[in-house]
Amino acid sequence: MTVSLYDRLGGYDAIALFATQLVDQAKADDLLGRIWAHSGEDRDARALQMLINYLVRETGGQMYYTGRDMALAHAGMGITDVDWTRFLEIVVSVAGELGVEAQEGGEVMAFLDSLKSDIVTSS
Ligand code: HEM
Repeated sequence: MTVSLYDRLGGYDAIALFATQLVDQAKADDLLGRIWAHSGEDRDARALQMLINYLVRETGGQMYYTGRDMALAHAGMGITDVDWTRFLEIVVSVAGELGVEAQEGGEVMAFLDSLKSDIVTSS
């Protein structure tokens, strides 16, 4: 039987920790921080939970995602190619800190890459 990426990453808690650290670092980043400059705590808390739920669902966990699709969720944010590269650097760094294995890390990166054209809308 094939073990889902969700299970191989360590399940809900591991994905929640990954998402929390990723968003914390992106918000604190000199380049990316501008995107969150004027959003409030509750908005950010909701968006983080949506990110966790989305990643759980997409990796094969038991979750009903109630958020928006990636194009709608990020429309108008002005996310550029340079932002995307920086965001993925943070993904790699957090995955490394959390001890994500090369196989699973590669699958996560391939999945994120498939979303790029929906999220990067500015040049
Ligand atoms: C592969 C990468 C990404 C994934 C999987 C992802 C996923 C998500 C999800 C699931 C949501 C919640 C949607 C909803 O509220 O209905 C969201 C919201 C958000 N994302 Fe992303 N995102 C990605 C990349 C980025 C990048 C690169 C940035 C900025 C540099 C970003 C900034 C935001 C912000 C600010 C929100 C909150 C929107 C709001 O408050 O309504 N995201 N993202």
